[in-house]
Amino acid sequence: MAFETASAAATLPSRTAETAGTGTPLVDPFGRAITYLRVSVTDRCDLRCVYCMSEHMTFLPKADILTLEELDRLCAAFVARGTRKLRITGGEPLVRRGIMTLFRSLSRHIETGALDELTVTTNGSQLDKYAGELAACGVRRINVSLDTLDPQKFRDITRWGDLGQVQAGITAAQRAGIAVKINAVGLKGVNEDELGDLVAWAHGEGMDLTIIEVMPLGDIGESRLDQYLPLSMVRAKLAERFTLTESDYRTGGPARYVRVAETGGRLGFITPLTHNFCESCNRVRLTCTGTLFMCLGQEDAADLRAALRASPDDSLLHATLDEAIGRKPKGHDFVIDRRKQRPAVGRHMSVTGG
Ligand SMILES: Nc1nc2c(ncn2[C@@H]2O[C@H](COP(=O)(O)OP(=O)(O)OP(=O)(O)O)[C@@H](O)[C@H]2O)c(=O)[nH]1
Ligand SMILES: C[S@@+](CC[C@H](N)C(=O)[O-])C[C@H]1O[C@@H](n2cnc3c(N)ncnc32)[C@H](O)[C@@H]1O
Ligand code: SF4
Ligand code: SF4
Repeated sequence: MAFETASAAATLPSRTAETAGTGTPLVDPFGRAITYLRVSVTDRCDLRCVYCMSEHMTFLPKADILTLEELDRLCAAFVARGTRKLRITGGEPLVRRGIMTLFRSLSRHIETGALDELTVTTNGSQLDKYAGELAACGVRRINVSLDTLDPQKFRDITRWGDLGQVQAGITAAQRAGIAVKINAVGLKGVNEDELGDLVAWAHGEGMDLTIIEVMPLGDIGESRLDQYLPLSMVRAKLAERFTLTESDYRTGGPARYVRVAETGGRLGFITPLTHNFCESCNRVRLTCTGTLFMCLGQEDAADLRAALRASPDDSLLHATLDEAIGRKPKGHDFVIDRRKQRPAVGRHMSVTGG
């Protein structure tokens, strides 16, 4: 496997290797087992969705980005501690150079049965190119973000995206035998009248659909209140068109699903604001610089890059991980309020990959 070479160290964490718990499951102070790792392999993206980024984004310095080999080693350390689900995200993960080398390497954890799921969340722009390779790496199910079926609206939301390209990517993934779930952010006055049509379309194409409440991460140059659509309202409106019945389908992610009688398909709601799901949290997030965020909605983080680069041995890394998981907070403090000028969390969604 041809990986790039790792480079040098940074400040070391304070704990010593004696506390390292290789093989021990990661359990947070609230008794939640951490079995789901989301890895943002780049904060860069070929789109600029209005709810995610500002048009003129400053990205992380390239010099700070972990090599693919380092990301692979970090993922392996999590797998050794009980991670069963690994999601590659970004920015746009499929624009990172050499990304298939990482997928090919990670697929060993699927082959050995150490991982239940290796998956990706993508905007779909590169999927027609990579669908076959992803399938060959054991990726069985992916999430594609798509908020509208109107090409002009799609361009407006993403600032310059090509809807046809994403649809071609979805088709390529399905042909490769990968199940696709569509993620749509509910946006006030933008796609709120189209969500019923998105349900009908996704289910007609054999895909699940999840609708997401906009979250206040990062300064995007406009008020979140102008975008925010409570999903309780969306659900009530969809219930006028469809018969929705509760479903106990779960993926290990935060969506709660209903079955749509008219289409036979599944519809998920991700409602961090109107119906917080933190109590059952099972996940942490690793960025492309090796920073571990214990919660999407909080700033506290641990520097795994320093521990990684300190030694080829992983004991300091595991000690740092134990310490970090020991600080995992109970939940987020998201508020969407016009009086709040600054978002509760300064980093953009693209840093942690949602
Ligand atoms: N607040 C909050 N939002 C989350 C969390 N995990 C995922 N999301 C949001 O849910 C949306 C969809 O996430 P995905 O990348 O599709 O991942 P997932 O929901 O775990 O996917 P599935 O495996 O299909 O359930 C994104 O906008 C994420 O930001 C979480 O732990 N907390
Ligand atoms: C940050 S993107 C990264 C992966 C990839 N670029 C994509 O768009 O699927 C992951 C998910 O976060 C969602 N997202 C981005 N910003 C958001 C926000 N402020 N609130 C809620 N969801 C958001 C996107 O719609 C997408 O489904
Ligand atoms: S949501 Fe995904 S595709 Fe859109 S700007 Fe953010 S990272 Fe890029
Ligand atoms: S907001 Fe934080 S605690 Fe709540 S589900 Fe997401 S990551 Fe877990």
